[in-house]
Amino acid sequence: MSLLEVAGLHVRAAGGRDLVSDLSFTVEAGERFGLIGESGSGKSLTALAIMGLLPPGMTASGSVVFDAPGTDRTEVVGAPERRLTRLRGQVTSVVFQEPLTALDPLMRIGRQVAEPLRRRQGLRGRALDKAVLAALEEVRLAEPRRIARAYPHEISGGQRQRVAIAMALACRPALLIADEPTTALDVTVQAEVLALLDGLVAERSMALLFISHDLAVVAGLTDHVLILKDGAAVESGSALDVVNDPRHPYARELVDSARVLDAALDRLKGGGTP
Ligand SMILES: Nc1ncnc2c1ncn2[C@@H]1O[C@H](COP(=O)(O)OP(=O)(O)OP(=O)(O)O)[C@@H](O)[C@H]1O
Repeated sequence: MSLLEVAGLHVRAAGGRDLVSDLSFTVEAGERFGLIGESGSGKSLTALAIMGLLPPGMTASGSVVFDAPGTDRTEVVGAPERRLTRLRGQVTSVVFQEPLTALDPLMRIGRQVAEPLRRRQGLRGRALDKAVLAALEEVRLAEPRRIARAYPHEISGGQRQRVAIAMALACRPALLIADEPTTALDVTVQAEVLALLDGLVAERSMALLFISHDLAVVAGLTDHVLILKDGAAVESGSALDVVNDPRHPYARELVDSARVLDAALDRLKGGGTP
């Protein structure tokens, strides 16, 4: 059984329009899967449907099944909220584009990181304080004590995204969903956060569903990719095959524009690799 099996997923808007159409893919335990598409192609709605978090009025049909070791097999589509709450965090966690959406502006970082550890691992007191510092160290935040005492606006965007990653990892999910996790960050910080995610996923043998409009980033980080256009899959395969031999005209377009950009960046840097 796959860790995540999406089969014939449709997401419909309140008026009945299909925003995601007949999408099917699987993510195996420990696999890195990339979802690529331009703005509005349905990437975020797919991630939200997988978590059972679609906005009010939108409906999902088809099937989204999680089958993680040590938990019951769960069909997300149509599941009661109670069942989904258990799934989130334990089986799957999500990191969004803008870390501020995951953080409460009025609460110190330490208390926010403590929350999932308290709730899901039952930690209290000094054990909880230690776990908070360990979680911040794990995402390579220097000065974890200072960060724990800070409010979200007192740290940088890159640091906030590291905090959001620490919170998503707190319950050791079998699958991490990262939805454009670096798009809002400066280019150099982007590279650091990507390297961090790459390392954390490898260390924990966690599966990763990485969502981005940037083919080069996705191909560098994942084994298998799926290209979405207007809510439907146009191409899917190993990252290497899709980059080397794209079949669908839209996939070819994406690969060509990534190449042009890459060549331009190389020229700017005098041929050095990033
Ligand atoms: N709450 C909503 N109500 C109605 N339509 C929506 C809503 N959210 C998204 N959509 C529409 O659904 C389609 C897919 O949106 P989605 O956010 O999944 O795209 P995306 O690929 O993640 O794009 P981006 O990279 O810009 O976030 C778009 O046409 C969008 O306008």
